[in-house]
Amino acid sequence: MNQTLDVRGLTVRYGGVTALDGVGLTVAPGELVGLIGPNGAGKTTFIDAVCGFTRATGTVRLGHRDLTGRRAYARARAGLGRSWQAADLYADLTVRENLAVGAYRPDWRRTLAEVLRGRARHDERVAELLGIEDLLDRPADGLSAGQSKMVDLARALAADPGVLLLDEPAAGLNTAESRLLATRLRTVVDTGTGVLLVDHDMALVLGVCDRIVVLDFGRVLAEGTPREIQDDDAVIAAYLGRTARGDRRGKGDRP
Ligand SMILES: Nc1ncnc2c1ncn2[C@@H]1O[C@H](COP(=O)(O)OP(=O)(O)OP(=O)(O)O)[C@@H](O)[C@H]1O
Repeated sequence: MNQTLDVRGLTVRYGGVTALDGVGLTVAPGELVGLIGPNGAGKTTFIDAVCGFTRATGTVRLGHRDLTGRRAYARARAGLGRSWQAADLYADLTVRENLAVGAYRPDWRRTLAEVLRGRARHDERVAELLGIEDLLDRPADGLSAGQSKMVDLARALAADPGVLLLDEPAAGLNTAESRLLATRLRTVVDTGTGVLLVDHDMALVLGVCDRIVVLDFGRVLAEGTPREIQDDDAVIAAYLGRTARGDRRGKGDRP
């Protein structure tokens, strides 16, 4: 079921480093929100903290449920879906089996309900949505980078998340693969699933997102439509640079 993600005052400290300092954002059903910023700005830390992989203060709500303080597995079961920077598929399994693993829940009531609802059919619908139905019976080993990323996205969607947080899904993709990813992401969002997209591919983020939040040194530097963000002087100085429009990567990416 699609739900609104509502994060407030998220703060993460690693020893003396404040990786996130009171960051808040929302992702509504059917909304594609970009989260961008220079290397080390806190983007992955934000996803880790929201999903319960990093200790944090602040509040995380999904729909009517308060997930603050809950363990990572409980947040995932509540509907927080995520992908990781490296698309680590199960190489020995087929694409279909990878989706089944993504959807697995160690809860017999839910498993029974899913069987009755037609779990396999659901996975096929997800595969069709992302245009990978022809890959379902192929082993994950041997897929191209672009195909692997799409399967990784499908695996996260197979769990029927209330909202999806994607960490650099375009990393390693060429321009054509990145464009295809943009189209597929739009299709996913149009089904009503809210998506938070972290990526350094500015052509992708500026081209596909409804709204963008910019982080710098663990704080929200700016928030707005892609047009507003491209024209924001503070964002240009910290990240985009003067000639950023259409560039593949943000100028503030530290080498
Ligand atoms: N496990 C950790 N222990 C200590 N410091 C960490 C840890 N993880 C991240 N940091 C620090 O927290 C800050 C934010 O890092 P984070 O990886 O979230 O940034 P990012 O915006 O995702 O960067 P990138 O674009 O390079 O992926 C950085 O200063 C980083 O060095």
